[in-house]
Amino acid sequence: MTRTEPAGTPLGDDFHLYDTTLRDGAQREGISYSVADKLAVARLLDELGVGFIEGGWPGAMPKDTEFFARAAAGELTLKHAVLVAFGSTRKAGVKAAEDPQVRALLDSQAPVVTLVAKSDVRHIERALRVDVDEACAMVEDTVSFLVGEGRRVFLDAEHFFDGYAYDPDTALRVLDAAGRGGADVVVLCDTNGGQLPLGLAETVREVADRTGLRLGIHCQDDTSCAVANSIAAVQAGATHVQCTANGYGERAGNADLFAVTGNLVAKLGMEVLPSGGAAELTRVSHALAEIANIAPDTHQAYVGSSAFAHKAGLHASAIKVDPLLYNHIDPALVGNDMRVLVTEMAGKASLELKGRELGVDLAGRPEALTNAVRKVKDLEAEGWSFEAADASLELLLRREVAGTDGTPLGEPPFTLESYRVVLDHRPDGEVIAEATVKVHVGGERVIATAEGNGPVNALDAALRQALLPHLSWLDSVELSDYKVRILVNHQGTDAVTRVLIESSDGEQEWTTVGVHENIVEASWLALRDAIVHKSLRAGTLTP
Ligand SMILES: CC(=O)SCCNC(=O)CCNC(=O)[C@H](O)C(C)(C)COP(=O)(O)OP(=O)(O)OC[C@H]1O[C@@H](n2cnc3c(N)ncnc32)[C@H](O)[C@@H]1OP(=O)(O)O
Ligand SMILES: CC(=O)C(=O)O
Repeated sequence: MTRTEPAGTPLGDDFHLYDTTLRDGAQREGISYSVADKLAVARLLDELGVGFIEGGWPGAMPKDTEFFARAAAGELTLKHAVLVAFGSTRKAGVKAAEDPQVRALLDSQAPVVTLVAKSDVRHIERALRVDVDEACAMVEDTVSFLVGEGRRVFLDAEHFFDGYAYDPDTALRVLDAAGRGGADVVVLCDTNGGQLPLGLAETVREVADRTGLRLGIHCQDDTSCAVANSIAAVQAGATHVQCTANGYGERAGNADLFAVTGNLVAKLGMEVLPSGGAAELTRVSHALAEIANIAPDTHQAYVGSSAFAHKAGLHASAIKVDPLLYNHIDPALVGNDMRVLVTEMAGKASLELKGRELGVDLAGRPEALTNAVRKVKDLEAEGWSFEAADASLELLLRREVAGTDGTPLGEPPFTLESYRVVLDHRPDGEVIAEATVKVHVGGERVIATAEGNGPVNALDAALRQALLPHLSWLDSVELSDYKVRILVNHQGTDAVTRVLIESSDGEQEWTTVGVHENIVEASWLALRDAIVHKSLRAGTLTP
């Protein structure tokens, strides 16, 4: 840990953006960070510019103890954030200085300690099995001991809102004990996540008036209100907000750091990140999802890839005039991008905007636009889907432009005469597919045969064999993903198959679609578009 500010002081101490991804986030079912993961998460959060990083509970589990040891040994150099160790107050009837859990917090060498304490009388009496006097003494003793050892201490008042509603005096006594012990912030926790914003804000205001203590907020997401509750608490006077990356956390999760930060920055105008930090929100969110090994939520507010994706034609028509008419902020503010999706819901404006994105100029070409809209709607009704197949859509748009105003699209560098695929179930049980293609390329008729582990693989191999001597760039192209969806009884017809093929040449990726009753033909259509699209990029379409 190397920082220039005094221990325990983040850049700008009047508001705390406090991250608990490595502690509460790790309590999410399915997450298991290694120590190396934890160090990587902390580095990313620090790059983003959060004020505090709660690294875990030293002494409770070996990985967390090792994380703090390695951080202290120099493996974690924090530019913005202060590292926090989390743990509970001393046990009943034990001196704080002699409680091994408390000693582990000191040993972690973290400059800040967040202590969890029960503030609901029912928990104090039934779970801790002590009276309120002893519960308060556990808090005050532990806080004052750690403060005496030079630590900055925050107190997480567990179950505060439920406890305050049931027995406000006890809940407030616990906070006062923390204040007397020297805690800098008392954090009101909605541990069961059952609060709603108006009531929660009212309580925060009341507690601020009654205690005069600096308040923080920690919200679980069991009512899907954790972000709203956190923002309401800040508006009611909390100056310390605890969140986790992408809302990871116990049960339904916690307040999402990225949505909370987006709201604080974009809606409340609060500079809670260093300059340029907000524009890193999307990148950091996705990088942290990668480390957690959880697919990013495409619909996540602010940072999801669909957060600024517009499908409805009416939206696109207004966006064409001014993107802010249908976006609540400029997506660039949080490092995200706006996208227009083209589907059966598209109108002319959607296609014109999408064309702009794909480099196909449809402005001033009303006939091409009208035809393209009709074609997209007709094809989507047959089961095609262009939403995720930009490369096929680009070819469709280019063909329409070529068809209506004579702008040459160019012909693909090959034409198919025929293909044949057979499956061979061999005596040893192995199933081999064999494909033969007959194509015309470079002025020649070429026949090629190849085997594969399935019909599409064999077809792809045979096609490559036929085309490679003429189209050397094909060598770099590989089929990186293949998705099949059977659309049963689509529009009252028999089942049709939709195939999406993602291709890559090491530099770019593009996706194409094919639809047919027959899976091999659907695959062929997507495969053909993939190669034609690459031909377009490689400049090998013949005029
Ligand atoms: C709301 C939250 O999410 S807080 C964070 C919770 N996180 C975790 O629990 C993850 C890490 N936890 C652990 O590794 C273990 O539970 C440990 C090491 C902390 C404790 O393990 P054990 O000693 O085996 O106790 P166990 O987990 O069974 O029970 C917790 C004990 O702490 C006591 N306790 C609970 N909260 C507090 C508190 N705020 N202050 C003091 N003691 C507490 C309980 O009364 C219970 O005591 P008991 O053993 O005398 O009955
Ligand atoms: C401290 C904590 O994680 C909670 O009360 O939910």
